[in-house]
Amino acid sequence: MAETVLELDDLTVRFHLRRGDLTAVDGASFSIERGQTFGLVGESGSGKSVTAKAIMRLIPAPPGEIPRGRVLFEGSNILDKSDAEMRALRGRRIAMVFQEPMSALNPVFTVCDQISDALRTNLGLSKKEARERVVELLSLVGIPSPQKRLDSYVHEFSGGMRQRVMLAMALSCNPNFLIADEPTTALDVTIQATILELITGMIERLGMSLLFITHNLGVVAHACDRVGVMYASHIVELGDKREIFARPQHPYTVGLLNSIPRLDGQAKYLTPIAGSVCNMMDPPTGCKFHPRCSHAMDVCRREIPRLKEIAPGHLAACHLHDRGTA
Ligand SMILES: Nc1ncnc2c1ncn2[C@@H]1O[C@H](COP(=O)(O)OP(=O)(O)OP(=O)(O)O)[C@@H](O)[C@H]1O
Ligand code: NI
Repeated sequence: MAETVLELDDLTVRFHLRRGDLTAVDGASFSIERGQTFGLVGESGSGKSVTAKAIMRLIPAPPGEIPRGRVLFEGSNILDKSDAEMRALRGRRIAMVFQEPMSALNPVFTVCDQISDALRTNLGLSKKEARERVVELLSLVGIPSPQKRLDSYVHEFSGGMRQRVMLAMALSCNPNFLIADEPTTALDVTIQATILELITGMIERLGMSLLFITHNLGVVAHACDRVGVMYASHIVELGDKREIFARPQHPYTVGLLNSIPRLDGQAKYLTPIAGSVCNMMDPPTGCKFHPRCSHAMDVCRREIPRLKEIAPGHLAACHLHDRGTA
């Protein structure tokens, strides 16, 4: 039987702001098996990064609060752990590649210093051993002539190379779970593809699990086993990648699929989803997607649809399925 590495159960994250309360993640539940790549997809502001930060226990409180839910990592709830237990887990068991490499890399340290710092504290390596391990890691992530780049500063690297440095740092202490939060948005498409291939290749070789966060469903097409689609703080669809692509069940997923730019060079019209993401400070009643949905019914304005199983392992939160109208 597959072994569950991470299980989110009704995870809810709220921010108490001066302007009012904002629920960034509302009742998210999904799980990731060992060796699996899970793609979390959704437009900007849907709650993807907040989900990732909650897993890493990096939600600032205040203003953040986790009023409900559990984050089970290898069977124990991360939300119950002490700060010391979390420090031992972060980096060593779970690591994260952040959306913005420059926010996680320190400009005043050389690449070798940044990466060896973690190696020396977490794994107790000597300065010399750490340096050797950094060379290994840099070559693992495909940085050419790592010996020569070791004493460079981060600003001397291009965007794509910075991502590789981030990845080397994330992998330095052999975590078995990696979260990659849109490691690709700021980069051009070819670099995106290469980095993603690099990550997934490594995941497979090292037997790790991956939570990959992106707003491009097309990126997920190549890399992920399972996909979760997030819209305005809710997981609206969940299923195996093939199912999601072949038989999308939520109108939002259908919209995302229609707006994927084609990479095969064929001229195709892209159909962006009409309207824009709701204001999270004042979200619509009922299904958060109803103002943009061409199938919206009365019930969609009144009731929040629950995730329910439509086919084995394939879940969607849409009232069309309650009425047997889909
Ligand atoms: N520290 C914070 N304080 C207040 N609000 C926050 C904080 N972090 C996130 N939010 C809010 O939570 C919501 C979800 O944000 P999140 O960063 O998870 O979106 P996302 O899906 O990752 O989007 P993107 O694709 O742009 O990265 C947004 O409305 C955001 O403004
Ligand atoms: Ni984000």
